[in-house]
Amino acid sequence: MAALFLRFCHRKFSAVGISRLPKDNLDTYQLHSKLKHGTLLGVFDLLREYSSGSGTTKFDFTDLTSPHTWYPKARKKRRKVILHVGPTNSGKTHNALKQLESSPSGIYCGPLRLLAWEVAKRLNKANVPCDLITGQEREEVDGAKHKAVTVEMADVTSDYSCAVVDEIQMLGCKTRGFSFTRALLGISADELHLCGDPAAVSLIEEILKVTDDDVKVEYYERLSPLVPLKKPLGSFWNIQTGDCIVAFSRREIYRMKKKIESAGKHLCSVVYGSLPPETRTRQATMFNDASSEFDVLVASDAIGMGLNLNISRIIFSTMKKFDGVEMRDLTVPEVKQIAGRAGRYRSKFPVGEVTCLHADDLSLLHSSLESPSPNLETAGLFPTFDLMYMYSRLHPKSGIYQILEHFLENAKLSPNYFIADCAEMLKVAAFIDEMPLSLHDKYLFCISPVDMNDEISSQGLTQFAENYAKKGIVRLKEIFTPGTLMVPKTQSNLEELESIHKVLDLYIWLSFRLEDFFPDRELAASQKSLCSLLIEQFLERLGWQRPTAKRLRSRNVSTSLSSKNVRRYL
Ligand SMILES: Nc1ncnc2c1ncn2[C@@H]1O[C@H](COP(=O)(O)OP(=O)(O)OP(=O)(O)O)[C@@H](O)[C@H]1O
Ligand SMILES: [Mg+2]
Repeated sequence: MAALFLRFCHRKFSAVGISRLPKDNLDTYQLHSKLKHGTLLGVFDLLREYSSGSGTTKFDFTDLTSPHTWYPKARKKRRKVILHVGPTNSGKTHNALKQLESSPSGIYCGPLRLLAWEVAKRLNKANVPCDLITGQEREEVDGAKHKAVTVEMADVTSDYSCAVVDEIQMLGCKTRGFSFTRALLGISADELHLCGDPAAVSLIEEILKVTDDDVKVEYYERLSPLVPLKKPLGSFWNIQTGDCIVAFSRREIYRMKKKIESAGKHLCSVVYGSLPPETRTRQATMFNDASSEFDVLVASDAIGMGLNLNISRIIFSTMKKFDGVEMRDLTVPEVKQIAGRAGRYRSKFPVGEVTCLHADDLSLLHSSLESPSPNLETAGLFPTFDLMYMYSRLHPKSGIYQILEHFLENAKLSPNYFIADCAEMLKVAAFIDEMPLSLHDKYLFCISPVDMNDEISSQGLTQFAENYAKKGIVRLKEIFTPGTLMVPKTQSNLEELESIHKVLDLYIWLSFRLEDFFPDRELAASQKSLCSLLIEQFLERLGWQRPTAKRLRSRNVSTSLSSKNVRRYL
């Protein structure tokens, strides 16, 4: 299937660090339209000012010591900031969402597409029309004054009466933290609700000292108990309905699924990062649905944030994970977040349990659950495109790689911040710098959701960028042949299909930002849906049972998967 991409780029990069790309950033989208409509007056005024005479030497674009001044709209308000902090399953998000629902307008910003979907669904069900906006989706609802978005899409140019930023402790994340900082400083809302771990409180208070916002902290207690067990699971024979076994590689996830299913008592849904998000949702829905026979979940830490699933017991198959560089012990926040998925309040299993597969791991599990998460000391920061653009006007010979490097090496920061890890961005920058593209276009490719460690994904990006640079228009059919997708037969077929899904996702992401030049969004979307249907067929075929009438019924309800559906796409 890799051959679907007709040309290959042979340039290889060694895996640098563990970082993934920062996903997407509305600033660039807005800047693009500002440039298009010639309204970027402030930038040109600044440029004129600083490139005439002594200004150039005085102004330092890499001075990032006052990021709160980047958001004039938010600075015009004295925002009422409410921090909802406490352990997992303590009702933090629920309470913030109640405020959002009852406000005349608002925005929810979450770290995962699944969470944004959950919130949009909840608000629409409560008759509060709510748009869903992620890097790859725009589902607009008539009359909506509310939006549920992934944090990278947080809108810092409109006014809201209420905003919620969920899992705010992620502002300490090396790669995505800067998007949380941007939402924290930049959203212009009368009320800003921040939900997360108490470890973020003192940093947020410190950061907000300069904004003149009114900050209040509300502490929460867990709503239903989470019991750390003294005994390990020991054998897969002891797996029960409602269990979720956690593993950190796709190979291990499928090994566990096979092992559990071959015992003949349970069928497993799977959730892990590189599965298409819609497949993850359907797998989770199937596990949550009491009438489905998929009563056990095998998952990676992709389930570890904010999600409400019907899990009775979390079982860590290991307490170590590979972080891109080395095998390391799980951190205290990771253990708590994952364990916190068991026993959700008002779920089918209101009392949760947590244990490990092996007895050796129990002591780390217990000590992690008893320890507070270490306080966060710094928040991620990344220069806005406007700053890079201004810098590039004064250094027209620099490519985007050099500009990024210059900012990374020379950025001046206040003690509350660190500069985001953009190793992945640099990999893309090195690929595309020689292409005849504008800085803005190069920047877009750099922040696009591409996984440069995945060969098919990086080939897809190269094809898109080359075709865009050479022809100005990128037709999907020129690089992708519809009608050739098949149900995977092997694990490596499955992996390829997951990668093809990522490439189609990337096309859709680009089509939202370069609409006239990536015109085949519909085709990409239908092929993407087909990929996830085929992946789901593969997952179901892995099951040990012949489909019974009951299973077929639940499958049709919860996954809409049928051979008729698949044929329609083919
Ligand atoms: N007052 C309430 N009434 C009804 N249901 C509630 C209430 N508070 C919380 N819940 C439900 O309890 C579950 C856990 O709440 P919530 O998701 O808000 O927890 P959280 O503290 O945000 O957890 P996490 O840290 O894992 O994100 C959700 O299903 C939520 O709908
Ligand atoms: Mg939450």
